[in-house]
Amino acid sequence: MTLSRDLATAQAKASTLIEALPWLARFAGATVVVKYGGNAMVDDQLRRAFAADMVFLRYAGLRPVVVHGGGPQISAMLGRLGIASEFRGGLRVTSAEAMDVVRMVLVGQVGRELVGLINAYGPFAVGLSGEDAGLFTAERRPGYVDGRPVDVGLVGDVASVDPAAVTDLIAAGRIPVVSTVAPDAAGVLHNLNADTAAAALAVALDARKLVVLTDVPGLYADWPDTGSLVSEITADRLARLLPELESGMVPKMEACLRAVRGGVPAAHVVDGRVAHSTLLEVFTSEGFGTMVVPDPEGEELS
Ligand SMILES: Nc1ncnc2c1ncn2[C@@H]1O[C@H](COP(=O)(O)OP(=O)(O)O)[C@@H](O)[C@H]1O
Ligand SMILES: CC(=O)N[C@@H](CCC(=O)OP(=O)(O)O)C(=O)O
Repeated sequence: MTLSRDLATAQAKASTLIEALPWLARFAGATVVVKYGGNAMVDDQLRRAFAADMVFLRYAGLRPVVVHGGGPQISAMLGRLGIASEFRGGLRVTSAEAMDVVRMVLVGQVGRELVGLINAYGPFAVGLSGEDAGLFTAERRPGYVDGRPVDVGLVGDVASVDPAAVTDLIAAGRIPVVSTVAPDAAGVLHNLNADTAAAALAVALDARKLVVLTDVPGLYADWPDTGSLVSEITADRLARLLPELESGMVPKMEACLRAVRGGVPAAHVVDGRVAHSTLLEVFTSEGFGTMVVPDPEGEELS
């Protein structure tokens, strides 16, 4: 009795492993950019599971690149320091004083912690920011509220990407962990939305996938109606939906659109509150979260 139950358990484990086989074959050697949102980092267990997933991808022969956020962590630090902070059109209004805190929290705190969690498995992760080796240059961008541009201070869009520092690390078998602050052409540091930066990097790296981890199961066409979860959407349809979206979903879905229009075969928004969500997305056949794909005449679907 015990023996057959053990056997059944062993066979279930084997079939879980074997289910991953076609995906392992398909993604061997593929660069996957994973954007880890600050809202999906709230729990210690989840952060550890995320780090394990990145190392798993690496051992499975993929090339994971982490781009992390940290919005809630920045807000908490600004609050502790008594610096006012607000969002407009999904972007943080960033004064020079707030910019110091954004850099300190993203580069010095959130990035360092992720590097440490990944390196618990071996010497894989190396942290860098948009300032390192000209990875990103920024250009000032406005926020959009009700279709009208509003000043959000030292907030940047990605003006250019030089991915050499990242490709060097990948070639050395490392896992780059990217914090999204970057200088403009004059050297003035800007705050990049992490979704925006992840998309630009995915395009520059010719990545096979962009996976965006957040704190909802995916994109809701009619937020907050939970019956309106979108499992797959084409770039054109998403472009038409964008003006109706609000808050954090705007930069996130703009980023997915930018990635697929820039040649990335698929961009996924998945629930980072589910442990091992990246592995589930990459290695199983179940639809997980929202997948943005090119328009039908576009490139091959992932
Ligand atoms: N249409 C929508 N579908 C899903 N989430 C939405 C939508 N509109 C607004 N949201 C909000 O966007 C949030 C995710 O964005 P954000 O808070 O910036 O997350 P992250 O830190 O992961 O980047 C969700 O928690 C949800 O409250
Ligand atoms: C311009 C802008 O809004 N920058 C973001 C950067 C961090 C980020 O994007 O973090 P999440 O992915 O956790 O939202 C901010 O200051 O919060």
